[in-house]
Amino acid sequence: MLNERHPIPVSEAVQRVMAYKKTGEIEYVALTDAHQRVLAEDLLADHDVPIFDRSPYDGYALQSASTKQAKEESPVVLEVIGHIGAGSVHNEAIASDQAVRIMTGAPIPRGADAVIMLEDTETFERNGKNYVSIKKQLQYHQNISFKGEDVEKGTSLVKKGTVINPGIIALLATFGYAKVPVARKPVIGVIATGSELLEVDQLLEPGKIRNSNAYMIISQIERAGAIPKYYGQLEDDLEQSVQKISKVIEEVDFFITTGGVSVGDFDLLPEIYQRLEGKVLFNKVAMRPGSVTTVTATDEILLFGLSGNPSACYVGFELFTKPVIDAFLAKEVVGMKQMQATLAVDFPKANPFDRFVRGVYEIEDGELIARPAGKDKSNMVHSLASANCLIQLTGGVAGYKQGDHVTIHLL
Ligand SMILES: Nc1nc2c(c(=O)[nH]1)N[C@H]1C(S)=C(S)[C@@H](COP(=O)(O)OP(=O)(O)OC[C@H]3O[C@@H](n4cnc5c(N)ncnc54)[C@H](O)[C@@H]3O)O[C@H]1N2
Ligand code: MOO
Ligand SMILES: [Mg+2]
Repeated sequence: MLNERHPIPVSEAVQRVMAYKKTGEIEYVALTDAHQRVLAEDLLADHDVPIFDRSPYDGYALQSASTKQAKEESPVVLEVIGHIGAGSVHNEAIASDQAVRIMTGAPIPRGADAVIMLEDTETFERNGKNYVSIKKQLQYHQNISFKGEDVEKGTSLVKKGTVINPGIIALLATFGYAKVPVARKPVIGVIATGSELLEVDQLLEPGKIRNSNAYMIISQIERAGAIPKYYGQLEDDLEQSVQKISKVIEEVDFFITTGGVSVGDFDLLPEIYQRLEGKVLFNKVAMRPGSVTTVTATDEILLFGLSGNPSACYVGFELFTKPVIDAFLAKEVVGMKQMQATLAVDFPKANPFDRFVRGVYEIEDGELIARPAGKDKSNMVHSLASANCLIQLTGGVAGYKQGDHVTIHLL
């Protein structure tokens, strides 16, 4: 089915897709399931941390003034009136000639204003009483971990939209979040189209290839923090495809097909979109690979028609589907993270379209360097395996030289 196509800039295509973004609901998950989920409410400190003044060392809590005369040759001797580990409290106030043996994490007893480390003391017993001998002076408030010195009550700790990492898990536990409010993960349906496709467990036969796109996209969906729902493969058969796709799109938040979006006789997606009465947001983007990426909106759902060519499929997902997933999760950062890097090689050929080269970035001599991950044709799959970024070569520029600064999109 031949139809006329007008390429639009990548940024315009992203905007058209994002006009249909929607945000998912909040759900509550157990703290042990919250890692890598997106926090759906701001995390506020409802108490100080630490919640009491505590000892940062194993040693003795005492009044610093009582060590004023302490010297190497004439130690000060204090009576040890208690012994507490973390988790215990010494309730009696201590006087100027007294000390409490205290362990790291235990609350400072009333009356004490400093802690001396165990290594700086000697202990002895006389007439059934314990004493500590101190040879050095302590300052007022020396060696105390103060209430609220880590986190003050009322502090905003983590903004909603942040991906939960192990450090955030520690904060959530500190503030008693047995259940954590997170954004619901969108469910993304996936179908691979093409009569040439074999499933992964099938033997190769003439003219056929194994379906790699579906599995690649499923893992891209997972990497983006969403839930893939795989509906298998479809032959290039219009009626069968319309029937299947119109049914399964009701079960998911977004839908991805791979293949069949170009102008070949068996590229059926354009006709399928017509049959579904969808509004085609674009069917040509001024980019390589993935120029034929097509996105269509029906009344209910966005349909991502990604190219059949593996690298075009991969890039189409990262540029257009990932931002919609990020928005659904109400992430603070939407789309791939961008950085500036220095090109390690020349790209002498001018290109009318923006190119997104599968690349590898690394730091060399303190500089962020990007080079191609391998062969870069859009029908190739090998270089995807080692790519950790897409190197953007803006279209309309008369080639790039080694040392030029470019934008890279992190994968
Ligand atoms: N006359 C033109 N021909 C082509 C154009 C064009 O503008 N005019 N565009 C080219 C570009 S650019 C691309 S990209 C591809 C897009 O093709 P489709 O999206 O229609 O995809 P298919 O035709 O179904 O397949 C293309 C290619 O990819 C292989 N494939 C398909 N599905 C999978 C899969 N699940 N796993 C692995 N490989 C897959 C398929 O066998 C084909 O080799 O069109 C160009 N042609
Ligand atoms: O534009 Mo195609 O997507 O080069 O492979
Ligand atoms: Mg085709």
